[in-house]
This record gives sequence, C-alpha cells and structure tokens, in this order.
Amino acid sequence: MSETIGYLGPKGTFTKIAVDAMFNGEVKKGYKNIPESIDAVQNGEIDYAVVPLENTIEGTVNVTLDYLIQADRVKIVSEVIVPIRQHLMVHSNNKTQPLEELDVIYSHPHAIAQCHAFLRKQLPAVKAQTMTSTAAAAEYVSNHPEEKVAAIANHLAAKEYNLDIVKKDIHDFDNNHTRFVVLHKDDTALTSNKLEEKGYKTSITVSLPSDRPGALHQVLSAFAWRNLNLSKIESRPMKTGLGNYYFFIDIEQKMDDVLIPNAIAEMESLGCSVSVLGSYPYYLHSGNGVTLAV
Ligand SMILES: O=C(O)C(=O)Cc1ccccc1
Repeated sequence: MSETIGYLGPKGTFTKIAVDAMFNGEVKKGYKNIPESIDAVQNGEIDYAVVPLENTIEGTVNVTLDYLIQADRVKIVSEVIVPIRQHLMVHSNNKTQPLEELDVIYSHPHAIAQCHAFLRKQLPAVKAQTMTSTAAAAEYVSNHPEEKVAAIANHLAAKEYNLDIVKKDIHDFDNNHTRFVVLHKDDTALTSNKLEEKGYKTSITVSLPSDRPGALHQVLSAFAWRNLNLSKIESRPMKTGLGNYYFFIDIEQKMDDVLIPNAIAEMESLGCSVSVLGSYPYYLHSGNGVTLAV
C-alpha cells in the first residue's frame, strides 16, 4: 500500500515543494494548518508529515517548534532545506491595475515577514493580512477577481491558481531558505534517493532544573568539552510560568554510542530533562524548476 504524506496545504505551498523534493509517487494530503498535519502523523492517519521549522530571514516557525516539543509520539527522520522566492501575484483580470491601488495583500505570516521592507517601502498604504498559507492566499485571490487583492506566494501557486506575477523576488534578503523537517512515528531515518546528503543532525530538547545557578553553562560545556558542534539553540516557553523554558538544540552529528549518550547522561545528572527528537540526514534542494519564465 502506498504511503501518505501530509503537508500544509492547499497545493502550491512552499511545504509542498519540500514534499516533492523528498518523496515520489506517494499519496499527498494537504492540511489546513501545521498542527493538524502533526496530529495526523501521531494518530497514524498518515505516514509522514513535512513541516517548516525555520527560515533564514524570519527565524523559527514557533508553532512547529512548540508542537514538536509537546508531541512525544513523533520523531524527526529527515530534513530538506529549500530556497524560497516570494512573488506578488494578482488575478489576470487585474494585472494592469496599479499596485498602489490594492486594498489587501494576503499571505502566510512568515512570507509577509520575509517581505516586510518591500511592503513598507513600496506599498505602505496597502494592508497585509495573514492567511493559513501562501497557497491559500493565492487561491483566495483567484476566487475573488472583483476584489483589489494580491497574494505573496511562489511560482507554483501562480501556476496552480492561474495568477499573474506582477512583482517577482520581493523577499528582503537574497539568502532566503527554509528548513523543513520530515516527521514520522518511529525514529528510522529517511534517506533521499534524489538529493545529495549534506550531513547529519541530532535534535534534542532540554529543560533545566529550576534553581541551579549556571545550569545552562553546564549544559553547554557538556557539548563543548566533547567537541560536539551545535548548529542551533533556541529557547521556547514551557507555558507553565515566566522564566520556564525548553531549549531546542541541534547537534551537528549523527547519534553515536558514546559522545551524545554521555552528554545526555551528564545533563541528566545535573537535574535536566532531555529528550531526543531525532537523528537524521539533511539535504539541500537545488531549487530546480524555481527559475521563472516571466
Ligand atoms: O505558506 C506556505 O507556503 C508554507 O509552506 C509555509 C511557509 C511560508 C513561508 C516560507 C516557508 C514556508
């Protein structure tokens, strides 16, 4: 039986680009939001979910990180980094309308944030309003030719919803990439037969004991003296009170039998709670097919 892959839908999202980079002929199912796709893996309704974790311009996708920290029954099994190009698009009936006359520009909050300077400098009077995804914004614009609206989305969404790109590459910084992770119910790493492996990461969460001075320093030294390279450390509120945090940590190395388990044992002996979210290969999507013929 074919496997099912869940993603933030509808068709034409950046998450769908990540899905297509990692998977082939499997069944693909779009969800209205990221938590729904993570729940679907946890319930066994689908086999894998692909979710955005962080972006070079806008940083962490908090909803994904918070959900991953709480979702104890899913593991990260793979990662793909995708180049992101944001374009402004309108219904073809409105392609000659001056952009200053737009009432609303719709998109996903992360996409709006990635184009913040463009919107503020070039279209300061136009309202930016969030939608559940960039493709949902494109779909709305396609269904409302009578409204003075535009969407920020990718070239596939423009194609899928028959929209005209009126301004391309409106993201504020050229180096715009998003890191997507693949979630699964068990921790078997998922390798790609299409992309070249760039390396391996192990992701963990750590919560500190409440009243131990220097605990974070000691946690970091457990990695430092073992020469374990960290590529991300981010704190997120535990939601139990001000000052209580989880730390999400990426170690730039595959889980081994000695170094990482011993670092975890050292942190636990300090009174920390540690859980391993996954040890997985990561890939870079070349952006093939992302060039625009406009
Ligand atoms: O809305 C989308 O297309 C998504 O997949 C979420 C997202 C938004 C902006 C950059 C990367 C991912």
